Amino acid sequence: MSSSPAPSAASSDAVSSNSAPSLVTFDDVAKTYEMGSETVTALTDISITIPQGQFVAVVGPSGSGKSTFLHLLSAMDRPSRGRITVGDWDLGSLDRQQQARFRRSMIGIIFQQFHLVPTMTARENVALPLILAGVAPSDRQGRAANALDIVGLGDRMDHRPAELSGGEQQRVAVARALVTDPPLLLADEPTGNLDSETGEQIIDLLEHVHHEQGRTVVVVTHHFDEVQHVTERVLKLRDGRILADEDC
Ligand SMILES: Nc1ncnc2c1ncn2[C@@H]1O[C@H](COP(=O)(O)OP(=O)(O)OP(=O)(O)O)[C@@H](O)[C@H]1O
Repeated sequence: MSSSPAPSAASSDAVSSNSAPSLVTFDDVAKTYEMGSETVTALTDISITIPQGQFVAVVGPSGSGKSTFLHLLSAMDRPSRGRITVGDWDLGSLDRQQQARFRRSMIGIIFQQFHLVPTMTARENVALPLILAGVAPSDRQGRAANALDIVGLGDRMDHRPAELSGGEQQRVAVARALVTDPPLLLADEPTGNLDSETGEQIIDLLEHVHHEQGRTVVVVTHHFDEVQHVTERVLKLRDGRILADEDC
C-alpha cells in the first residue's frame, strides 16, 4: 500500500487534537452586499467546524471580513449562501424572534466599547440578560453576584460604570456575557479600548473562563500577538477568505 503524503503539522493537529463534538459549523458560507449595481463580497468559501470547548482567534487586516464573520455567527445577519449551525440552531432559517432567542440562550458577546448602562450598577448591568431570559427576580441577584465574583469584581458590585476603570468595565461586560451560561462566548476586539497591560488581563480572563468552564470562545482581533499565548487555533482571514486555519 502506498503511503499518502503526511499532512502538514497544522492540519494533522487540527484533526487529531480535538475530538469534542462540534458546536459551530460553517458550510460553504458566503456573505455579499448589493451596493447599487455592484456586489461586495464580504466573506466567501468559508467552511469550518469549531468543536465544543475550543479557544479560537479570528485575525486579519481591516476589511478582511472579521466583523461579518461575527455578525453571521451571532445571527445578527444571515449568510447569502451556505449553512451555519450552532448546536441545533440553523442560523439562516431563523426569523427575528428566533434570532433573539438564539442570542439569549446560546451566546454571550463582549464588545470593544463595553456597552454598559451608565445609570445601573455593575450587578444590575450583569443581571440584565437574566431579565430578558425570564429568570425569576429571586435568582437574578445571586447569579449576577456569582458572575461578578468569577471576573474578580465581587467587591465592586454596587459601582456604576463611571466609578470603574476601563478594565473593570470590560470585566463587568464579561460577567454579563457569562451570566446566562451560554455555550459560546464571542469577543469583538475586546482589548481595543484598553492599554496593553489591561488588555492582557482581559485576554487572560477569557482564557480562565475557557479553561475553568470549558467554554467555547471566539475572539476577533487585529492583534494576534495579544492572544497568541492562549488561543488553540487561529483563523486568518484575507479578502473575505480563510487564508490559514492553524492550530497553535
Ligand atoms: N453592510 C455592508 N454593506 C456593504 N459592504 C459591507 C457591509 N459590511 C461590510 N462590508 C464590506 O465587507 C468587507 C468586510 O468587512 P468587515 O467589516 O467584515 O471587515 P473587518 O475585517 O471586520 O474590518 P475592520 O477590522 O476594519 O473592522 C469590507 O470590504 C466591507 O467594506
